[in-house]
Amino acid sequence: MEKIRLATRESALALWQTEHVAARLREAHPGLEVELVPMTTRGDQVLDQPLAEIGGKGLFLKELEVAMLEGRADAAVHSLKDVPMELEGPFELAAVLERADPFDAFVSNQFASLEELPFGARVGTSSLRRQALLRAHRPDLKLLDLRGNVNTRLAKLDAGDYDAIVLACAGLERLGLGARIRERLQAPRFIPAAAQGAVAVECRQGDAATLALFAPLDHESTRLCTRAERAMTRLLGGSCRVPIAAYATLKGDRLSLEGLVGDAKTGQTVRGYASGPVAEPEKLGEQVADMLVARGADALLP
Ligand SMILES: NCc1[nH]cc(CCC(=O)O)c1CC(=O)O
Repeated sequence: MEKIRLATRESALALWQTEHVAARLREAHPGLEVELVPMTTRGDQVLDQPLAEIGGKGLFLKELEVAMLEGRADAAVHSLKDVPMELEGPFELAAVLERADPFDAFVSNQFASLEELPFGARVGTSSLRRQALLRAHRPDLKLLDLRGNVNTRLAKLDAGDYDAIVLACAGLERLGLGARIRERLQAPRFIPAAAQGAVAVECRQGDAATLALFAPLDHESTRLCTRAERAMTRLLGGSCRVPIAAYATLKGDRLSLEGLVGDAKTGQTVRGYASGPVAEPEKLGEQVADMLVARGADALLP
């Protein structure tokens, strides 16, 4: 293959991530021509309705997948967090790149940490997981919706619509906005969404030439951790309708996984933790999912 076309969304973050993949590809295959094919998805256009109601996270993939099926692109670059737990149709993940900071960021112009927020402060996030975790730690906060890309969210904070907002550290850092992070909300207190901070490449299932090109970009430890996180989330019926958090780490030949199911309205949370052999990430995901259900998570699930 002399040339490869990468489908991408048009947001600044998506373009950064795709340029990053392109640079890694050129490095691995000197002489390879890499072209970006930017496109808008329905998920980018519909900003006024809850994502869960207009079709969920798959909305950010559809147009990119159609481009691959029609031969207008060979692969698509995504935040793995936005990729449905079950890829639909004839697609597979060609690579999962090394994960950046997986945690959420507390961003505010006046307050240095979640703890320092005054009683009843206004915090912006539309993520049900972030809402549930914020409620669990600070039941007094006023949680307000906040959609749009990273720069839009920061502009709304700066305009005074919120006292603080919460978004992914990885997105801020990739856009050169790491200085806006006041506090990193780390595990086990604040558990991220499955695969947060990881970039993935999707291609047509069985497309051997494309799979071979991306193989050198795959990061084994990130792939293993995100397999466990995504398996747990999938088994709990994961979608953006329910707050589900999953965070795995790898030490030596053991994978550890922390899971959480919450209620965005009440801040009630159920937690689970287990570790297992590196060879069986899906089994570990299943173990923690079972543990969460045994501890009452099913009452919070649809
Ligand atoms: N939901 C949108 C989204 N998808 C991926 C990221 C950040 C980058 C990443 O997690 O890899 C973001 C923004 C955010 O959650 O603040």
